[in-house]
Amino acid sequence: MGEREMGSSEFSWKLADHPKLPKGKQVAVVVLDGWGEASPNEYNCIHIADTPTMDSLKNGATNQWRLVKAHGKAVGLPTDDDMGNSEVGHNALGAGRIYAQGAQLVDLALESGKIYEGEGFKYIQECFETGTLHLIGLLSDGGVHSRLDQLQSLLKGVSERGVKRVRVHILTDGRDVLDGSSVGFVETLENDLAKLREKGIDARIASGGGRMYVTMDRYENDWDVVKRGWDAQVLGKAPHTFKSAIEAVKKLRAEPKANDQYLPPFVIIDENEKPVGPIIDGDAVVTLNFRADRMVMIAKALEYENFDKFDRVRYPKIHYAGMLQYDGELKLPSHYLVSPPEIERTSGEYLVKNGIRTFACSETVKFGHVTFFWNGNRSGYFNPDMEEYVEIPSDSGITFNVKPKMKALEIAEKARDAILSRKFDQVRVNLPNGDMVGHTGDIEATIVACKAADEAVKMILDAIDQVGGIYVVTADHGNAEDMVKRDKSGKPLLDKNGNIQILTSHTLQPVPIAIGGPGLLPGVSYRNDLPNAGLANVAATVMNLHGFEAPSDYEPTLIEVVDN
Ligand SMILES: O=C(O)[C@H](O)COP(=O)(O)O
Ligand SMILES: [Mn+2]
Ligand SMILES: [Mn+2]
Repeated sequence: MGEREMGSSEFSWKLADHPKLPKGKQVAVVVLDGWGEASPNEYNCIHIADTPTMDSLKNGATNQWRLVKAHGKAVGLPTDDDMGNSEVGHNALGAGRIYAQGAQLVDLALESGKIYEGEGFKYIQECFETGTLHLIGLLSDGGVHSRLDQLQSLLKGVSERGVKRVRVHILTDGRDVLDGSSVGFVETLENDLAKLREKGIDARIASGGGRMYVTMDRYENDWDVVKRGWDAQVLGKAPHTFKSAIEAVKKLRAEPKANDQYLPPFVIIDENEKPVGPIIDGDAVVTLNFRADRMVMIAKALEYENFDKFDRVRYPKIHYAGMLQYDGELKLPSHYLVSPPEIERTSGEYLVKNGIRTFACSETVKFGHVTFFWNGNRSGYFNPDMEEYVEIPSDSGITFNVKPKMKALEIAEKARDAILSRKFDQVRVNLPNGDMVGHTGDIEATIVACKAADEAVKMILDAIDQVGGIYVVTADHGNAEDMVKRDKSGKPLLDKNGNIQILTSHTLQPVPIAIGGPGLLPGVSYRNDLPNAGLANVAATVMNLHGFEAPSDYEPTLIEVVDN
């Protein structure tokens, strides 16, 4: 009944007091990014790494450590074959409920055809007669930011609704899918486009590049990434030109150390050496990704008349729509094909409105995860007098296997200082190492990364010890705990040269959640009636630890208080 006053149907932000748990304890909430639980073996970097702090939590009180689901339907993804990811993981952690997420909302809109009835589609359709439709997005079946089958379905849909000319600007993946898979995805897309051409539609791939080097930066870490994409997609300029995208991807991948994530930008040219598809006045543009974080920057470049992040050289008058609206607070972009999940009444907002002073911190590459995603894809503070969000600048222009410790120590120091200052009731951090280094596929570096994250956890737990507080240590999805692609029986898969296939992506594994600290009332333990609990059960748990009952529509708390 927390959200409603007794005897009144008026909505109220006031949370009911927890009948047993006290208020006033400082709570540290630590999210280890990409830290799942898997059987111990040589590809489990968390197991191999020296992680005494996390080991002691696991081997401590059995009723204060457990696993929760972090993938598939438990976090609002279409199927249980979908690995977890930061967006859906942090949404679930912060919102305390399971929302059908972007991937699924787009599926439903395409299946029902509703996508073609919305305002966003009508807006881009206005350009079909005389302009070109440009589709920009991540080309893979990873299902984290986008999905190839959704692009295929959209291509079919627009071809039946009057499109004359289509240009696809591809971003190769290798991060949510195996490195090297880009070639197959480009071949599939080329086949589809050839079929459209048979139907009289002028459809081609116009440009491309690797997702981590072209277009898909996030949280303004490095605008050069977006500029490289702009130059290729809009201006038709890139250091490499090719006659076909298959040739482009194959040749660029043949360079030493090349990989899908970091392919340089390229432009496809015609027999007169002219780019086949720059974006010009009168064209329509759709950014295909449903996930927000890596689309916000390009959306700003495409949408904002006034823009000073880089020199756009030419700013075409286009009709631009996102697959989804990426930022509800900024209303960015203003046109979109599918409405995003309406994540409201998040735990962060409730807690702030109930007097919980909140501190959140990570480094740039994950800063929006503990703020924007945690708060239901909402940027900014709920109440700036009650909250402080600190961003530690990430290294930019490097792959994180080069500096696997990243800013873990600096994040932990900020959290420690925030705890010891006693100015905050909740201190929340994301430690990126397991995930960001795990994505590089570099096993040695990922081991170093996991150790660094463990040391950061220790520093935060020590501070909680000093102030008599409570800790909650969990993760958003798996990554570093399994670095090899496996067959159905779990055996590592080999490539044609007999080498193991490195897994750069997330996993389907559950994640740990540990609670404890001197402020935790004796008698608090995990319930045993929620064996299938997931990340969405964490919000109610944290609210309880702050001394509140969670709203009645939240997923149930993981804990109970057993009277001794
Ligand atoms: O965007 C990325 O880096 C990956 O696709 C997913 O990683 P994340 O969900 O941990 O951010
Ligand atoms: Mn993550
Ligand atoms: Mn990740």
